[in-house]
Amino acid sequence: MAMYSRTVIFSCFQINVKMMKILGIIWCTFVLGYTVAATDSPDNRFFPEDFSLGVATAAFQIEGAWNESGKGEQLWDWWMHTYPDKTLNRDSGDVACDSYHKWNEDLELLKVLGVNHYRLSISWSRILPNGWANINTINEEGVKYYRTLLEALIEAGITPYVTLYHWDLPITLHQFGGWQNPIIADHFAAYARICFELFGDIVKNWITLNEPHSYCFLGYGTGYHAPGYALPSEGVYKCAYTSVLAHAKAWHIYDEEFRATQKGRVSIVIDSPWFEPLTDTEQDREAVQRELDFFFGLYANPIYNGNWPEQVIRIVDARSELEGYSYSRLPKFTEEEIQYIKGTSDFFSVNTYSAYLAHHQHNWDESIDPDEVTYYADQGVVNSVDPAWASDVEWVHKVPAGFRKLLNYIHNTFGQPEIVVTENGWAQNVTTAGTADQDRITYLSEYLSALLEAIYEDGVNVSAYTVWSLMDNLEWANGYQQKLGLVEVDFSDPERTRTAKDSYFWYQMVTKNRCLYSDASLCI
Ligand SMILES: CCCCCCCCCCCCC/C=C/[C@@H](O)[C@@H](N)CO[C@@H]1O[C@H](CO)[C@H](O)[C@H](O)[C@H]1O
Repeated sequence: MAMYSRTVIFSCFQINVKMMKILGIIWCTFVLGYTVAATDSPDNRFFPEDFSLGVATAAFQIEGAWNESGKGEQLWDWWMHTYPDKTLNRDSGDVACDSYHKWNEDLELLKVLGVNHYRLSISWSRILPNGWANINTINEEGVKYYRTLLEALIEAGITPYVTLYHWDLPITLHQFGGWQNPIIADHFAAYARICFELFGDIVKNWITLNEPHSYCFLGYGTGYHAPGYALPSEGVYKCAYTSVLAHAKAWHIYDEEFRATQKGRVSIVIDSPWFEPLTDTEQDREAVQRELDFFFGLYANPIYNGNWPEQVIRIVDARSELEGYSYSRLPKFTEEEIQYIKGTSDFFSVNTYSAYLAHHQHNWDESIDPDEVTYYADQGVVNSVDPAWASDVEWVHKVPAGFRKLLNYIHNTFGQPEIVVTENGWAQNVTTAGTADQDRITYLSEYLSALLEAIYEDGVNVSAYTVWSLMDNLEWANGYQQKLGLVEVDFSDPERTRTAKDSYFWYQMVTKNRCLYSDASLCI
């Protein structure tokens, strides 16, 4: 039955969406009975009535059309064209899922999936081809593309969550030093204002930046991502400083110029795994807190509590002095900036996929190794994973209990905010991926169970959950070699044919039943 449903799915899209829904229901009845039995006792409670279930994508990862319709070049276009060997299989985003041309097919997928919201991003250089808001004209074709898509989503009853920056910095701004240069914060704020003006009448949920930890650490710390800068001693901190400031400026613009009329809200996506102590010792428990502060707190603390986490300041200042620096490697916010940044988020957006074990690094607090002047060495933590945690790619391990702990940590550390899970999902290696993706169903089911426990047992205010991703797409430096979609995309096919996976039908059942059981009468 599952095979039959999948084979016919895309011709059905063109003809009869209702028929698709019926096929999905048949699939759920005959296949999910088995599926649910195969997962580990999912929570049988209904999601709260106004809880929102969605899926996410990002512009560069799906759109393609990299130089069409007036779009300017951005950082990742340049990176993949200039250093093709830095990406697995020398893949690029030139075509990706071709969603720039096939957006209406994606919309049908969303409608049939039955999601409440869709998280997408706007490509900065599609709106402002040269990045600069003050000397550049707006690219009307780019505006039309997003306007059409956003209006169609609203028309379909799907709430858009719009990210303004998902790592695709206009190349002109990269040439100014990118996120190393605090002036980028002003450029971002100007771009954000334009987007609020252009789309704020229909977009009510804005995300300023996606995962500053990822693009700061990978782009300016290790150099594994664009722009490839290995500046581990200061690059991450400078990038974090500019990013937090950029977010705050955009939030204030919205707050002062748009909130009263548009009545929307603005947040920033912060990503973090959960960390478990390797051993039950005080040293390893402290290592966990240090890693959370350096990973998560670096971005969340200035926005929710004011300033960098206290121990980040203390450690980096002290180590910089011992290392012979005449200044601290950690840029400082002025008192005025601390007050300006604090409180600039209307809800807490978090991306999380995995957990790691944390172990105190031997001698970290007693010795300084001049060859190890890095953001990582500042933390003094050695990470590992529990071999019992299921995994198909090195960075994702199935640890649903860690997800529940992370939600509780946010609740307790950042003032019990409303939490929107803006990304969560299961990554498969291309060699093991396919449309029969029971592993993904198991992962999602267990993570959603953990989320329900956080809501009902722990009293955490989680209002939405978002699967990454609607469909397989360009996974940054991993090219098309890692698959996270509910829908498979054939990247060897010029048509980029989309085929629903088993997980797509499973999630369709969840959005319909609003619980994790195919037989909703079992839910309470
Ligand atoms: C064997 C020992 C292993 C030890 C490893 C230790 C590493 C510890 C440090 C943790 C690093 C975690 C990195 C995770 C980052 C993710 O939050 C991030 N990559 C997710 O980004 C989103 O990913 C999506 C799927 O890949 C998608 O690409 C999206 O655009 C991103 O926002």
